[in-house]
Amino acid sequence: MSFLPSTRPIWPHPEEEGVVQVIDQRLLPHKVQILDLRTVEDAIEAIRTLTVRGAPLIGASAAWAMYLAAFTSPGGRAEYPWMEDCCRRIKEARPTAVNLAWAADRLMEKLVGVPEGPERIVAMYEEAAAVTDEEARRCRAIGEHGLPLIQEIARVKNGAPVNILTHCNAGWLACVAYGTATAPIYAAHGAGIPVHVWVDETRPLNQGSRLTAWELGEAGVPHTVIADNTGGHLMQQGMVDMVIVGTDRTTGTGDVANKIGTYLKALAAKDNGVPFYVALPSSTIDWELEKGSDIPIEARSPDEVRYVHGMDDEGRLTRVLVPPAASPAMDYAFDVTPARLVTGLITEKGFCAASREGLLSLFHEP
Ligand SMILES: CSC[C@@H](O)[C@@H](O)C(=O)COP(=O)(O)O
Repeated sequence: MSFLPSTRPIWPHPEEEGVVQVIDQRLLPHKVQILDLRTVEDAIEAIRTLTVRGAPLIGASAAWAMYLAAFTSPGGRAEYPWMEDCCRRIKEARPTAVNLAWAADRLMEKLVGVPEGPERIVAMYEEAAAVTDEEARRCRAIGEHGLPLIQEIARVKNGAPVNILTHCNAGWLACVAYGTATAPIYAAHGAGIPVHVWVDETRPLNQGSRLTAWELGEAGVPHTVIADNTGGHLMQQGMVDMVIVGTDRTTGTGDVANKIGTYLKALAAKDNGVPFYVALPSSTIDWELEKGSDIPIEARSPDEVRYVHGMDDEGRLTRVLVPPAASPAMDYAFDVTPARLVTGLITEKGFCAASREGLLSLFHEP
């Protein structure tokens, strides 16, 4: 995977303590802009506005937000009441990706036994760096475990490209490094297997056409951007060999919440006998939930549906209103795909069935 960018979407400022830097994903692919986060509010705002997004990166951002909480705490003491309040506010930034609470709680637990003061700031820094590095390693392992699934199809196709459909952006921008859904794709491409990716544009915020297409293009992976409703037709025509998507929360029973529209792709895949895989790090598993219908689904501003953002011919970032100004709109950000529609889960520990038994064959329930 040597062709992948060494840049990560989040990192501590190399020269200034108490500053975390992120790539502003709202402006990609038209503009690469780096933002400095200095306070917990900065970090919460970055998560809320999708400046940083994607489940594993939301978790890493929550971890760095806890470091900023400690650094900016009164007297630099990182006392419990202050840290607890910051942790609660960070966890409220977005509801669906479980990584947010997982990471914030992990850093809160790290405070136990560390004396108030500078040592707590150091502890928060080290734990945030650990969360970030671990997600990168998990994604790399997901790539290794997903590679055989692509290799098997490539063998049958005898040199013809393997057509993989993906939805939203579950690439390195969303995951610190490699991505979840894209990790097996990068691994296959790196191994010389011909792959071609159908990239769902992923309305309303176009994480597919803006971010996944940009990532794949930078890595030299052949791809084609398609309108969200095209996948079913392509599957009927035999033009999709497999679907790989990410997930923001996976129940202990294997139901998966992912970007709105994922469920429809899973239904179309089932109807056409196309394997539908979900790639995830263990930080995305919510062992406490039995049913996907219990996953909180984020509702965002209707303006995200009403306006389309892009770059005009003069290179200016702009937005245009599409529906009649008076028409109401609704913006659910995620949907749930039941485990019965999922061919299997690709995790950092290996491949398994989308079920409690499957997950327990790889992981211990915490
Ligand atoms: C990166 S793993 C899967 C998901 O986080 C991804 O597919 C997704 O739905 C991201 O949604 P977003 O609203 O952009 O945070």
